[in-house]
Amino acid sequence: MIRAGIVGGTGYTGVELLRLLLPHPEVEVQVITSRAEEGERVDTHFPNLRGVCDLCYTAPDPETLAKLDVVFFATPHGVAMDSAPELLARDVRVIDLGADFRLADAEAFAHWYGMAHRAPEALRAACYGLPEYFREQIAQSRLIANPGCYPTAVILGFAPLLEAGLLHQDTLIADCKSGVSGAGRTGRVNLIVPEAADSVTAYGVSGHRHRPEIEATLSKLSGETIELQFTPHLMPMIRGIHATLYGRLRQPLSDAALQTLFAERYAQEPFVDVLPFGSHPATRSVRGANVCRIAVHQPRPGQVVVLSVIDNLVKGAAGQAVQNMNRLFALPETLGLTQIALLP
Ligand SMILES: NC(=O)C1=CN([C@@H]2O[C@H](COP(=O)(O)OP(=O)(O)OC[C@H]3O[C@@H](n4cnc5c(N)ncnc54)[C@H](OP(=O)(O)O)[C@@H]3O)[C@@H](O)[C@H]2O)C=CC1
Ligand SMILES: CC(=O)N[C@@H](CCC(=O)OP(=O)(O)O)C(=O)O
Repeated sequence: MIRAGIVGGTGYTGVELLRLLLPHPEVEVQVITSRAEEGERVDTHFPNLRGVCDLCYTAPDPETLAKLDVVFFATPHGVAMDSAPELLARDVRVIDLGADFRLADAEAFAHWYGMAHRAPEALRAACYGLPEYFREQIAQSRLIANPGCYPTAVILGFAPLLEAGLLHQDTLIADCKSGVSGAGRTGRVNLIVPEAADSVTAYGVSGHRHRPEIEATLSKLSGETIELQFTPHLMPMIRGIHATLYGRLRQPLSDAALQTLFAERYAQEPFVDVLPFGSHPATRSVRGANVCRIAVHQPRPGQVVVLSVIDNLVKGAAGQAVQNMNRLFALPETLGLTQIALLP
């Protein structure tokens, strides 16, 4: 059995990790941390886990974590970078759900996250954990930078077109909507029901920290410098990300050829579902499931619109982290991840 630990076990992604890892046939969760809830039973805080989880929260302790096979960091940025080097040195694999290892460039990290990177060597050794594009590298790595939720939806939607060099790279727009669980469990006024319900707001229009992550990954995949306008919106829903992606074709392409491009690129991918051409995927269709559903449109010749939906807590965070763990330990990638989305 893989001995697993979760640092940051009172946040939404930490609890989502528990939901996925407790029934996983090859994993035993041995440690779950919270500084605020040290000593408390997990299931008194999260009653959905009653009867399946008898763990208590402990304070993060390097010695205890070093005895595990894998540690997931479901913590704010700036936490994993302080522990990862020692854990790696002691042969523990690390999967960071936060942003510490996503931007390969330490200066870019400092610019977007407002702090110096304190583990630049580990940063260089990290692998961006988007299995659909970096599957082989993930298997060889010991430190995984789990992608951001918006980047997962945007990259999976744009990449087939950009890998094939089909889009003018200066015409790209990602218009995205997220449920409020994307902002975590720490209370903020804009997230309380009277503020967030029955209202939609854009934010980060002039620069959101996910933009450099998306641009760097798409540039790597396309071999060109990709710049895009990324506009996130906060939606009055709990889970889900909906990305509407716009680009202009460099050369005429039929609807059928566009559909074939996506269908063939993802034909072998268990967690990417390409819908019939012109479909309209709903976030509801992926709620609770580790899946990205994608649909392609060409409203007028040369204008491509891709719709991409994920559950931010599953394919956008905990599910993708478990998919990465399966790769790290040479397990079937789908193990423990076959949940069907909740409807309604
Ligand atoms: N919510 C989402 O949809 C997504 C989130 N992410 C990322 O995943 C990470 C976790 O997100 P989320 O679950 O929403 O976060 P939350 O804010 O809901 O939870 C954060 C957790 O981290 C713990 N924590 C905070 N500071 C420290 C510290 N210095 N040392 C140890 N533990 C600490 C907290 O427990 P305590 O303070 O008690 O120790 C808490 O359990 C973040 O980096 C987030 O950006 C990524 C993709 C999607
Ligand atoms: C709705 C909302 O606020 N979403 C968050 C992004 C999700 C997140 O947790 O950021 P990481 O994936 O980088 O860790 C935001 O825009 O900052």
